[in-house]
Amino acid sequence: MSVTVFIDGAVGTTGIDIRERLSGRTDIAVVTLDDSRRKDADARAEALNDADIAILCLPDEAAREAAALVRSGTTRLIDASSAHRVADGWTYGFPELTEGQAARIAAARFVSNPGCYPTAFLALVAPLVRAGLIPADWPLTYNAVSGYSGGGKAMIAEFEGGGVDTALRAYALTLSHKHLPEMRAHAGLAHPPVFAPAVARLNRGMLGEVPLALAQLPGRPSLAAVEDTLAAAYADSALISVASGDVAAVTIEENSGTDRMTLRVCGNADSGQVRLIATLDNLGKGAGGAAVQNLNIMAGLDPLAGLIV
Ligand SMILES: NC(=O)C1=CN([C@@H]2O[C@H](COP(=O)(O)OP(=O)(O)OC[C@H]3O[C@@H](n4cnc5c(N)ncnc54)[C@H](OP(=O)(O)O)[C@@H]3O)[C@@H](O)[C@H]2O)C=CC1
Ligand SMILES: CC(=O)N[C@@H](CCC(=O)OP(=O)(O)O)C(=O)O
Repeated sequence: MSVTVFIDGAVGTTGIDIRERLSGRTDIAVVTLDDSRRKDADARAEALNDADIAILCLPDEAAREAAALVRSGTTRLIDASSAHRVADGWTYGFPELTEGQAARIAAARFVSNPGCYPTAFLALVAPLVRAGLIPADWPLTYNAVSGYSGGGKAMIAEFEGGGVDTALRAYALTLSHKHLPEMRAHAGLAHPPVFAPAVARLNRGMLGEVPLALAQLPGRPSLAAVEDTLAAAYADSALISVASGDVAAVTIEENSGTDRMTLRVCGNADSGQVRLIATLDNLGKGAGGAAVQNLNIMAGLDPLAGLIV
């Protein structure tokens, strides 16, 4: 018997991506609403309540609205928006983040998909905080560059419509980006990082980095200790890997078009300065790939079904 999955927001960037990923799967029956009904609250309520699992690919406000429309005691939700990432009653959909998280996702009714930027930050930082290498109150900086599809339909139209004459645009300059609460909470930090995002003139791809002065950290951990801690944290993961940091360069396109994320500890063992670097696709492990991974886990299917490993 197949699992009925309603995609709310199926013609947006993430919705289209997830629909394409699920097309052709015989274990999943996808439901979407046609153009005349896709924003109709009654039609959405019916589809939401009839579904085994609904994936919300909507702006935050519409995602909150969708969650409130669920009256059935059985419909389960995966929310791709940032509406519920630190909300009570919701499970954070990052199966590799801590031991037991995949089992918690499997048992959950309401799962919040991580943000694309937090996915890279948390993968790099959470295991180091957990291991005591970074104190919870350490002031961290997170620099990241995203492809413009990260801004959804509107930003794609902006960059592809000829109206943008720049290669790289720094933004979120008031330092109040909506991803700060989830980065702080799920990394186990006392304070959010100083987050410096930028959007580049490429469709999909992401490179996030956390610079760290190891020699100034309380236990003065070595570069090798940091790398070993990350490698141990993701030893069992098919999607997240730790590659050698002994490379001349890392590119933003490294994992574009895949659901992989690659972590590296680059730096200077003598000076104790490192750059923790993660690459992923903002629409892969950063959105649609992560949603399908969570869907597989919640439905008790092969966790990697349909993913680009
Ligand atoms: N793009 C990315 O890389 C990532 C996106 N996300 C999150 O996923 C969510 C979707 O993002 P994205 O796909 O990029 O955004 P888009 O703007 O591309 O798509 C959003 C879709 O939601 C539709 N919509 C808006 N309001 C309603 C409503 N009330 N009822 C039904 N449909 C509605 C829009 O309709 P219309 O077409 O008419 O505008 C649009 O099709 C967002 O919360 C985003 O933050 C998360 C991680 C990464
Ligand atoms: C380039 C760009 O604008 N990116 C978006 C984040 C995309 C994303 O991750 O969406 P969620 O907020 O649902 O996580 C931004 O910075 O707001």
